Parts: sequence; structure tokens; C-alpha cells
Amino acid sequence: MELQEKIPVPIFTEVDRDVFLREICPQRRPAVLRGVPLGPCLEKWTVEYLGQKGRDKPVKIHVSTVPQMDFLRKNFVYKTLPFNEFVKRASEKKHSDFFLCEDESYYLRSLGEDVRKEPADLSKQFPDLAEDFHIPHFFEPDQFFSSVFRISSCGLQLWTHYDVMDNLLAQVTGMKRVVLYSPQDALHLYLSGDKSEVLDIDAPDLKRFPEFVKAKRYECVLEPGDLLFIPALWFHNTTALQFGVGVNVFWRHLPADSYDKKDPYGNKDPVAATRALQALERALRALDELPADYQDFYGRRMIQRIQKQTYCDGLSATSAQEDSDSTLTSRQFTKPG
Ligand SMILES: O=C(O)CCC(=O)C(=O)O
Ligand SMILES: [Fe+2]
Repeated sequence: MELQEKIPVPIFTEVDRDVFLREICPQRRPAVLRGVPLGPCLEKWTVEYLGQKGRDKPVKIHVSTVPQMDFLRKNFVYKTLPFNEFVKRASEKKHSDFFLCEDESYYLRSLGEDVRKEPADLSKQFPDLAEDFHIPHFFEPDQFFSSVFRISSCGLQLWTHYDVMDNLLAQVTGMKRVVLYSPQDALHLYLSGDKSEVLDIDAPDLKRFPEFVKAKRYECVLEPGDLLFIPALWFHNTTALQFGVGVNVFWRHLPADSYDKKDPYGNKDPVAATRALQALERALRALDELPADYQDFYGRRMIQRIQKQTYCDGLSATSAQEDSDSTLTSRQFTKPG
């Protein structure tokens, strides 16, 4: 019996800006968009052509001895290669030149010019290649955040994580399996920051991660030319079924000032969420002044208070009884439905 039921990500054809904005984006659910024009990249981006146009621009890459990258045990190293040499190596199974071993795996997540300050932008770092890739104009130009090369060796698996921007992941060449989990399943994913500690999602260690089976697994296989809409906060885990070249485009779904200004990757929590998490830490330090049984009592009440106020499905998470304490419930009446 399979661990988790696989829920297919729906595939939409003939999606234009209008359909995307009216029917797909507001659902806040992942969707595969097939047949959206992406430009000549679909025919042009061979290994040879990428090398010619990307030239010897240095790129910082992940290199690992095994295709499943592990951020906990750090089984990969960061190395720098000229783009053309990197593409050649990523496209081959065995390498004559290598860092770790002859069948090492490669992954490029392209970066901005000033890595710490600027988000990646294909048109700045790879202008000759950016011409071939037509970004779908499904959002306003001032919402654009970054465009990022995603180039992987065959088999390369990137750990489950979330980003805070809306995202269109374009698969230009090669097939890629993507598994997604809803933000509502966050508690079943054993998070360490923005990443899930469950690395082997196909054969998880259920002694360590017993709750993982409760997470609903959404899955799709991207083909060249497909776009995957990944709404902000949706977890995703990608496996390149072949050597593949992708580009993802992040854009701001919330007002611009909701985001952390020092976030070149698009994965820092919105400023209000960071403030809320800091306030929670303060609240926990305050509770620490009390004996354990009082902490338990107030801790439970705080959890219920948070659930009532924030869960989209309201009280269903706990069969919370009507709370008669008006100081605790006053805000719930002002929350839009
Ligand atoms: O395609 C990949 O390798 C990863 C994509 C990803 O994490 C993203 O687009 O945010
Ligand atoms: Fe991502």
C-alpha cells in the first residue's frame, strides 16, 4: 500500500493572463499550465547553445556525491565553475573532471550580481539567454521579484521547502517531478526554518517522522514547455527525471512593503510574520517565569486563541468551546471572513 495518496496537480491548457488572474491564481492551489508560449528557448536551449551564449560566466553551484541533496548532513559542497563547463558537466552522467567523485551531481540556482543584496535576474546575469525566454506577463511589472535559472543533473532532488513569493516554475528542457504540500500541512512536515527535515519523501523514516503520512501529497511531472504555478507558502520538492533546464519567476503577491527588504532569495518570511514570531518568543519567555503546570495551562489557552483567530477553517481544528472571555475574542469579530 502506498504511504500517501498522490493527488494529481490539475493541468490547464490555453491559459492566458486573464484566465490565470480570474480562475487560477485566486484559488491559491498549484496548477500546471501547459502550452503557454515561452519563446524560442524551447527549441534553442541545447547544451551546446547554452554554453555558447552563457559563456564562461562564473556560477556558484551545488555539487553532491549522491543526487538527493541533504541540507541537514550537508552532503554537498559549493563550487564555482564557468557556466559553459557547468552545463556540460550537469548534462553528463560521468565526468572526467570532478570535485568529489566521477558521478557527482550538480545543481544551479542562479544568483544576483551582488549575491547578498540583489535577487537573480536572468536579463542581467545572462542577457543573451534571457532573450530566448519570454516571461509570461501574468502579473504587473512592478510585482516582478526575480528570475532564476534552475539547472540540474539527471536525478537531482532538491529538498522540500517553501518560498514567500508567488512563483511560476518554467521547465524548458528535461522532465521534472514535483511533489507539493499545502501550507496547511506545515505541522506534518517537520520544518527546520523554510525546509522539511523529511528528505526521503518516497521512503520516509516513520519512526522519526510519524506525522508525515498525514500530509497530503500533490504531484505532477513537468514536461518541457510546462509552467507550474507554486503559490507562496506551498512546499515543493523537485526531482529532475532528466538533465533539465528551468527558470522560475517570483513575483510579489502581497503589497511590496509586506516583504523583507533584505531578501535576495524570496524566502524570508513577511515582516509581519517575523514580528509575530518574535512576539511569540517573548510570550514564551514570559511564561517561563511560572511553574510548569501554569505554563501548561496558559500554553494550551494560547494555542486555542491562536487557532481561533488564524485558522482558515476557524474552530474545526479543535472543538473549541465558545470563549466567553471577551478580551480574548474581541478581535475575531473584526476579522474579515
Ligand atoms: O526546479 C527546481 O529545481 C526548484 C524550483 C524551486 O524551488 C522554485 O522554483 O522555487
Ligand atoms: Fe523554491
